Amino acid sequence: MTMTVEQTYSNYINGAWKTNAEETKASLNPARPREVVGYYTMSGTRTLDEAVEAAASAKRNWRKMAQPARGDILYKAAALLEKRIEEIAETMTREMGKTYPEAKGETMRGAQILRYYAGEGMRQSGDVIPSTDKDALMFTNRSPLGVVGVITPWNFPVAIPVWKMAPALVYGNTVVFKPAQESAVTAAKVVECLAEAGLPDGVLNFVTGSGSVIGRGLSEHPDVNGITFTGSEQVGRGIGQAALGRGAKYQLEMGGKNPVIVTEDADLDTAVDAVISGGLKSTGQKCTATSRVIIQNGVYDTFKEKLLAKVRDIKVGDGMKEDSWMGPCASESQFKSVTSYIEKGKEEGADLLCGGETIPEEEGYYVTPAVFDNVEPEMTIAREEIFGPVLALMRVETVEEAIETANDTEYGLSASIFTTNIQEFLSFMDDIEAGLVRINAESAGVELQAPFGGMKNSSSHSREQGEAAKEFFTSIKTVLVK
Ligand SMILES: NC(=O)C1=CN([C@@H]2O[C@H](COP(=O)(O)OP(=O)(O)OC[C@H]3O[C@@H](n4cnc5c(N)ncnc54)[C@H](OP(=O)(O)O)[C@@H]3O)[C@@H](O)[C@H]2O)C=CC1
Ligand SMILES: O=C(O)CCC(=O)C(=O)O
Repeated sequence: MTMTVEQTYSNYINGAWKTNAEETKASLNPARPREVVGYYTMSGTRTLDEAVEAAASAKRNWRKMAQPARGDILYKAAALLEKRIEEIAETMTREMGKTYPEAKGETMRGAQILRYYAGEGMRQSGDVIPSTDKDALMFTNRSPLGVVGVITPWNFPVAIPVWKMAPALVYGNTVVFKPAQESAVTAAKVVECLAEAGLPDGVLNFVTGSGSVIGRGLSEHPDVNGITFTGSEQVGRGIGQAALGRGAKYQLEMGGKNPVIVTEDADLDTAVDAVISGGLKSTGQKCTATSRVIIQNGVYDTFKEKLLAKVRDIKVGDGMKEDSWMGPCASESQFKSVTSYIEKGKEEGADLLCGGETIPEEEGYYVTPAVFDNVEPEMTIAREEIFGPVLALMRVETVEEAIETANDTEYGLSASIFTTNIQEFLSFMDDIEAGLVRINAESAGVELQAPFGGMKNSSSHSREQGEAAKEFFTSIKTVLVK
């Protein structure tokens, strides 16, 4: 039984769902590409202007509201999201393909993120700092940025928008949210929960449409004071430049080419399970997904055999089916991109040990998990973010060489090592160029209360989530009273 009713979503502006005067587009199920999940609006810049204007008009009153009162609204939104967990998770699975248990887990995580930031409403917002003047009191306080533009991808359609919007809102900003087209219907349901929780008119505005019109328009809009983005590096750079050019604050979370090192001191069974989970859950479509597996020579063949035995058993299918472990790629363009990387891997001389099989596109954008052997550092599949179920195995002699190979990338989001040797763990922690450093744990999966972000080209050197969110979504005022 499906709970997702095929509905048309318009934009949510100034506290109302607009009647649709603009063209709509169907959001399709990647498991059955002819099946429509719902419709969303292809908005134009006039609609965007209306949304930004609503957010700008609402920002003073929202900023003036007591922070705990803003937090209370987020608590209500968490309860509403949780109440609709099954329906929203099903929409997510049908819209972008991840399995239903993963979609449910993500929706639950959305509720937990909302509660975490709701709690922020009651936490301190500044510090008292000793002044050199004995008669003065000096302290910091925080102000919201104003209007924040939120531009999100399709791979975490609930968690990413929520981990950007919840802190933006609780710290007193108003929001214009532009979701990815591939997950616009799921995003609309998240907005419904926030709206129903009682946000005043104009505090949250939702505008769907293409990235090149609405996303770009948001990043260039003179009345948008901050932009937070997750997605591809190329788009992120453009957004960063547009924001910098007009003096707006920005934060970018972009790609990864995340390595996992397996040393001769590793527990191989644990490492195999972590590589499978980190590399192939969500069909490898996570910026933290394991992409390169760098293995010390002494355990290379044993690790490879153990990995292959389990990868060959993975059941690929419609994410709504109970026995599917991995769903399809999220869209036709992801499917085409992943399959072309697999072809490139073969052309450049890597050995495809298993997977990479497809079925006719009209029957679903399925690709079975692919494992490549003998991958060399200069090959395309060792360098570019694939964002699909593809693992590249690379052989090294020493742990030093493993760390050097792991760092041989323009990205630096997440990196893991599997070892029981404390010296290896210490060298890895010190020398690895990554924002998320994981020891005996998979590369993917982030905790909502911890800072998240990468080094090098993975991020704009900022962090989001946890305490770090406050740094982005507020400005510090240093106050001296005498
Ligand atoms: N770091 C991550 O978590 C993610 C990384 N990626 C990487 O990006 C690749 C392509 O995925 P894709 O979905 O196209 O990612 P994009 O970076 O194109 O999309 C992310 C968001 O940005 C919007 N956008 C697109 N163009 C612009 C623009 N010019 N200005 C402002 N916003 C814009 C998109 O809108 P629209 O709805 O039109 O797409 C979407 O909302 C993936 O294969 C993967 O490698 C993708 C998603 C997440
Ligand atoms: O690994 C995770 O849970 C989050 C990954 C992520 O943020 C992303 O893929 O965009």
